[in-house]
Amino acid sequence: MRSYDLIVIGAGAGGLTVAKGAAAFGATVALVEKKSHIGGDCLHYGCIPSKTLVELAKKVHDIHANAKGFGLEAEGQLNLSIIMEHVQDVITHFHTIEEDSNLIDLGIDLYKGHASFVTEHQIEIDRKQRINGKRFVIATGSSPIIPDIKGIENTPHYTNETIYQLDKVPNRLVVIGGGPTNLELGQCFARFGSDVTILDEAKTFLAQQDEEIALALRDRLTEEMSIHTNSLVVEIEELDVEKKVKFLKDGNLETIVADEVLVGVGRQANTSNIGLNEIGVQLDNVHNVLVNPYLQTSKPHIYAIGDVHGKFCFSHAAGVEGKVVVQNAVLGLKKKIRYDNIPYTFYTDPEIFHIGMTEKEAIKKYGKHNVGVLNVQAAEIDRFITSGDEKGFVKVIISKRGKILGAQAIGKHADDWMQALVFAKTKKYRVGALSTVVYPYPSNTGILQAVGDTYWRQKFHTKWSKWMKRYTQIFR
Ligand SMILES: Cc1cc2nc3c(=O)[nH]c(=O)nc-3n(C[C@H](O)[C@H](O)[C@H](O)COP(=O)(O)OP(=O)(O)OC[C@H]3O[C@@H](n4cnc5c(N)ncnc54)[C@H](O)[C@@H]3O)c2cc1C
Ligand SMILES: NC(=O)c1ccc[n+]([C@@H]2O[C@H](COP(=O)([O-])OP(=O)(O)OC[C@H]3O[C@@H](n4cnc5c(N)ncnc54)[C@H](O)[C@@H]3O)[C@@H](O)[C@H]2O)c1
Repeated sequence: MRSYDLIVIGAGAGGLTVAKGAAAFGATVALVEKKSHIGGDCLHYGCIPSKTLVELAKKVHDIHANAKGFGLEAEGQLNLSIIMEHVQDVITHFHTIEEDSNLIDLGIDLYKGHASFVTEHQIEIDRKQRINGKRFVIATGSSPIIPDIKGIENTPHYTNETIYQLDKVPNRLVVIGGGPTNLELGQCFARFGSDVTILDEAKTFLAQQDEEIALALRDRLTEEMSIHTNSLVVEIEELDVEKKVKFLKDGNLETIVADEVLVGVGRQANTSNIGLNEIGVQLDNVHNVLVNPYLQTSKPHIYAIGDVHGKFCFSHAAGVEGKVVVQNAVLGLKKKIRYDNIPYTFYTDPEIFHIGMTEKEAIKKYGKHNVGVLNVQAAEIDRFITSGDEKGFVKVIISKRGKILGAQAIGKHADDWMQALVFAKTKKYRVGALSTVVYPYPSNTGILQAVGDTYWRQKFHTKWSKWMKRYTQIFR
């Protein structure tokens, strides 16, 4: 029976990073993937297809939104099959880069089949083959939750995994769940021509986000689709080809008719049927793997990364966690994972960007008097005006001494123009440093220069104004 220094279960964003990193340091590595393809959710049902669809939907939207203004006519029926073929082409493109043979070339033994633990140091693949490992990484990801709604099992519906099978734009699309998955996908279909209604049971729209950002996004998205919060779907029923969706809105029963239904109410960690209970790896009350800051499970030689522990469900977070685990499990270091410098973006149009603490979280932790907020509107920045994207803003949350505690932004391509702040925060530069670098003119990133300038201006006008005046007078 083969024995390895490290056995990685799941060849997605997290698992691939660990396997490659560990092999590069000379460890003997087995990577086990149950699907015929490697790449995980991000490549097949998550980031890649959804961001491709987002970009295609933007193009369609821009044609419709702008044609008339230039005296042009945009006519014809959108062919969804062409769009979906393009999405598949992009997935295939990444497949050719991330081939099985590349892993084998790196010295990784790739096993295809469902892995489950037999003992603390042994796994079984498809109940046929067994391999032993000194250490393990569980990187099995997550799956869409199918909510317990009356009639759902008998009513055809789509999830983020199956939506790409649609070949016709539905006239009416009801979307259950108003998280990032469905906001991105829902907006795409609105742009392809569907009448989209989003139903979310939560009272607050995107409750984890900064209130002003969430409100601004909701206002913008409402221009393209209907969004109902506090709306609990209680029944779905198929009548001929239509679907009747019944929901309780503010306590009243309402009904909406749809041609298609998209469900996206959150993620369930892939922790069942892999023998975790049997070997004593502890899960929390929603079946996520419990990990410590070193990403060790309750069995210290077994690590878990990515969606399977549910702490920070993003591809790049799974990647960073993978690097931490390589250092701990392969090099024997004691590295802790930190999430406060990991940004993320929801790729709606406009995008929203997030890093670190929100204003509310910072005030809760440090008290109102110890927290400052620097606000800059996109409308103050020349480039946003020239491109007609001035409806956006940035909020940077700082300590009294200018330490960057967090930042949130809304605006077109926020993901790109906020990167200088990610660097500054990660490298522990204070917010004033943002105005000490030169940005090309006119760039959207200039908004961060304005953040830095605002900080200094406030300092000169309040705290230091008396001293500055005196200095300037003496110097004259
Ligand atoms: C619609 C959508 C859009 C998203 N967009 C973004 C985005 O834009 N940016 C971003 O950063 N994140 C995005 N995410 C989140 C991102 O996809 C996940 O956080 C990321 O894929 C998690 O990586 P992972 O390695 O934990 O799991 P995965 O990438 O899902 O990999 C898990 C792998 O384990 C395999 N596996 C499971 N069980 C077993 C077993 N028993 N034996 C062997 N193999 C097994 C699976 O087949 C899979 O290949 C999105 C998610 C969704 C749903
Ligand atoms: N751009 C990105 O990086 C991106 C995009 C999509 C997803 N993701 C990742 O995937 C994770 C999951 O996102 P998601 O949107 O699938 O889930 P989510 O948990 O973020 O949102 C689910 C939403 O569904 C609602 N809901 C739950 N049960 C419901 C019910 N029965 N009826 C109506 N509404 C219900 C919840 O109130 C919530 O608003 C995210 O947290 C993020 O980490 C990232």
